[in-house]
Amino acid sequence: MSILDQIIATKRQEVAACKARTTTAQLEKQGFFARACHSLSMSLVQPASTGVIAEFKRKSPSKGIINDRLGVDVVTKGYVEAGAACLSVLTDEPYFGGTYADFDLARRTNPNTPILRKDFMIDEYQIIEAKSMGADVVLLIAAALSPAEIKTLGTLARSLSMETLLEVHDQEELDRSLGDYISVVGVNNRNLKNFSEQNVEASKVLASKIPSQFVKVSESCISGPEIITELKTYGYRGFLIGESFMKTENPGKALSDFIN
Ligand SMILES: O=P(O)(O)OC[C@@H](O)[C@@H](O)c1c[nH]c2ccccc12
Repeated sequence: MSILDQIIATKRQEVAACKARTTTAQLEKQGFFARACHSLSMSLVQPASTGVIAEFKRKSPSKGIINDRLGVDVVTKGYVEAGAACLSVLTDEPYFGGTYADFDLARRTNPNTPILRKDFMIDEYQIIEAKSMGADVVLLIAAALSPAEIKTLGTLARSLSMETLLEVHDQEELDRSLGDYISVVGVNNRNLKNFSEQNVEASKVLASKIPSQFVKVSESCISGPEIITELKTYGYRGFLIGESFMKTENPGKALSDFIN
């Protein structure tokens, strides 16, 4: 079983437990469900945008603990002050150490910045949950979903005025997953089936295959500012970065050093 298969199996159990605790009717009455969303795609195409989607990530299956010392409020505030175009906050606890409380604190600390709910979305329940948490964007991972599932989840997210970030790693995933329910296309440089890659080759290979109406985001393994400069020449407008910032004592300053 690949790591991704294990994560998805755990996620199915977790979603079943959440459904048993809170109904979607309850979710729709609570939290930020009625809140208007911020647009990731609009934020990325602003001429002055840094394009950086800055992630709060405590640990990962491939790297183990990255940073378990800093709080989500301090880190995300630092990211926004340094010019992040969007925040990404993990809500998967078993594999990435993220929590719903992290997302809530990030939302309350940064009311004016788009936030991506970073999790493995496999069920419509999680889309409704994301909206009630105050998410602006949800992640749809092609490696974990069929085309029909992407359509169902994407259409529901868009009907709730959220945007969708489709994550692909190769051309086959891209070709089978696009649709008008996708807002932004992200190329994950890391292969989620084995967490192997350490470079941004996948983004370079796929750049010209992504139809021009989609804003392009490069995800993972962005280790220095020179990589952003290079990816911009391939047409990328967004850069999803976690570890390079989180491994430092001051992630906001690390972001600032990347873009200045
Ligand atoms: O820490 P990095 O290499 O900068 O990567 C950030 C982000 O792209 C990565 O955390 C990620 C991309 N897709 C995901 C899907 C689930 C969990 C995590 C991810």
